[in-house]
Amino acid sequence: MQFKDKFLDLSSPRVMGILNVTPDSFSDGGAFNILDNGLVQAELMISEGADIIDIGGESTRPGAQAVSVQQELDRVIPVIESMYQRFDTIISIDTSKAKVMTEAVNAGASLINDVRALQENGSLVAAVEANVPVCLMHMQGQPRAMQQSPQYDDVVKDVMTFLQERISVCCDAGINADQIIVDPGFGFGKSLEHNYKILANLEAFHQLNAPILAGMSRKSMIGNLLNRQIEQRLAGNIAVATVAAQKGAQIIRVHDVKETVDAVKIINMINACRNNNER
Ligand SMILES: Nc1nc2[nH]c(SCC(=O)O)nc2c(=O)[nH]1
Repeated sequence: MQFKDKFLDLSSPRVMGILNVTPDSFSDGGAFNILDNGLVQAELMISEGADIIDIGGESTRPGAQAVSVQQELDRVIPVIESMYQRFDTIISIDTSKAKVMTEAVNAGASLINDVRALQENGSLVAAVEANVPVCLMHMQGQPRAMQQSPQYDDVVKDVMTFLQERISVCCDAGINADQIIVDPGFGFGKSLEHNYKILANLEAFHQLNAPILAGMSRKSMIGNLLNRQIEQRLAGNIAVATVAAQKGAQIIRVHDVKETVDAVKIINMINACRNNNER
């Protein structure tokens, strides 16, 4: 897939490193420290094998408070500008706000990652004008209340239908189909069972004829099942990432880059051996 002047081969799973630049994401939370710490973290993830760095200035965890456009811009733009100058990596902007999309791409981002699938005011037009790949993710409700009582007739079918509709709307608006990535949105308005039903059937999403992005790292689908605190979820993170990669997810969005890159190398070896047998 072409990300401005960078081509990323999605024929095998790629690792996207998560860089949250929200005050609560770094213990010392000051503005300079966010930039400084952000660049240190980005450099580490790149050195560990991340092909994409996903930068988010608004926490979308369940119950999260909304953030103003200016607050989000103040957090993410300095980091994107510095990263663009220093690193040769694909920069993704995790936002739902049109202005943040536009400014982030102008500053050097080459992937728009929107957990609201370009439904917010002006975001679809902003994405069309930015002319970079977009990730469309499914969310039921909004972060503040999405986990209270998520309901589906059939979660796989319902999420698939939503993503197909968003793909059609985006293509009609002028986004090239080959610039669209889809994401079922683990943890965004889903119960524990909903999340694992989606993961168990992740290969079904290939019917959408778009690369699949899977983001499960450190989420409650791991913590609640294993009864593990956030910093104790590495085994679970790797288990779900491995399953997603084996089911053909092209981009795996994680905190633990080094460990996930190792797991993906094993999946690639298995797939290579399987393909050899089939020749
Ligand atoms: N595409 C995509 N973007 C995301 N941004 C977040 S923020 C919440 C967290 O990392 O816990 N999750 C996701 C995800 O699953 N997919």
